[in-house]
Amino acid sequence: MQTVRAPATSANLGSGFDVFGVALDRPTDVVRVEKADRTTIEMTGVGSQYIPEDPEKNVVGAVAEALDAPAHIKIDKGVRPSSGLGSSAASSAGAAVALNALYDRGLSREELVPVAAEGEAVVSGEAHADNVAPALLGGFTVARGDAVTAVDASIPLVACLPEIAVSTRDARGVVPTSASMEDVVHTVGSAATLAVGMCRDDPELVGLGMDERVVTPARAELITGYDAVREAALEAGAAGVTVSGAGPAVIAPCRDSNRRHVAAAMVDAFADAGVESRAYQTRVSQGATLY
Ligand SMILES: Nc1ncnc2c1ncn2[C@@H]1O[C@H](COP(=O)(O)OP(=O)(O)O)[C@@H](O)[C@H]1O
Ligand SMILES: N[C@@H](CCOP(=O)(O)O)C(=O)O
Repeated sequence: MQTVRAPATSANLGSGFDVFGVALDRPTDVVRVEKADRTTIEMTGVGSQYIPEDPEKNVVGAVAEALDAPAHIKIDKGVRPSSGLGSSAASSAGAAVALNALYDRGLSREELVPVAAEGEAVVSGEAHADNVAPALLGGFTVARGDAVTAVDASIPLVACLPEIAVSTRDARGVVPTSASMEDVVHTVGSAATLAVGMCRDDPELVGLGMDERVVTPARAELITGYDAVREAALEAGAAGVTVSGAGPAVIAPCRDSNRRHVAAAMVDAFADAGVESRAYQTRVSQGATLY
């Protein structure tokens, strides 16, 4: 048997749509695998009642198939599905690491990225790697085509998850198909600023570099109370605010000393908009870990 704790992740970070991602130290999924003649799946935990156990429909079924590693797979969900916190990626990455160890496949974390991305294709229709890369490698990751780059980082942030479900597939449907040159230049400037901020462990630069004018405003429309939550987080000392992944979670990097205050402000602003939410006081952290 092998057991892996796999982290939530936040993709895009505003300016890095489909490219940037970070691993978070909470929440996490726990994935346990045992060898079997055919793959079976057992789900428990947050939102598990909404996740199919059929290996054709659960992301870990595709991962087991890609590794030719049939197993009984038990997943205890800590990352709520359709959260914008890489719920499906946490399971995919956790299963990839666990099955690679169980069957002694000897693949590196980098080699497991396309394997875990097969799981993402099951739910979003595309094998995008911006969540599975940080879930496997930890820190801040840049997924560009087949190439993935990672740097360690330790930025404090708040991830506030409202009681709204936004499926990644639906949120991909609202992404504009074109952008002006002015917006492209702005996005490149933000993305570069954010990357420098990650390398320097500087939350102010990371927050500044999240600013983006094409995808984020379209996605924010799907999140009741987003503008008020953004304002409240900035007033409470956040260095920046953006939609986490495809939403509905909203993330805000900040100094350690401000994190509690920012978390309370975001939850209160969602409540004022009539939406219950939960704030995770978290930080950029390591990837999936074998027990
Ligand atoms: N092991 C799994 N963990 C989470 N979601 C899964 C899993 N397998 C299949 N799914 C499906 O994936 C969808 C959630 O994925 P996604 O929309 O990408 O959420 P998130 O934004 O949290 O990553 C749900 O429809 C869920 O039923
Ligand atoms: N780049 C993807 C990321 C989706 O992340 P998730 O956590 O919402 O699954 C997108 O923005 O569609």
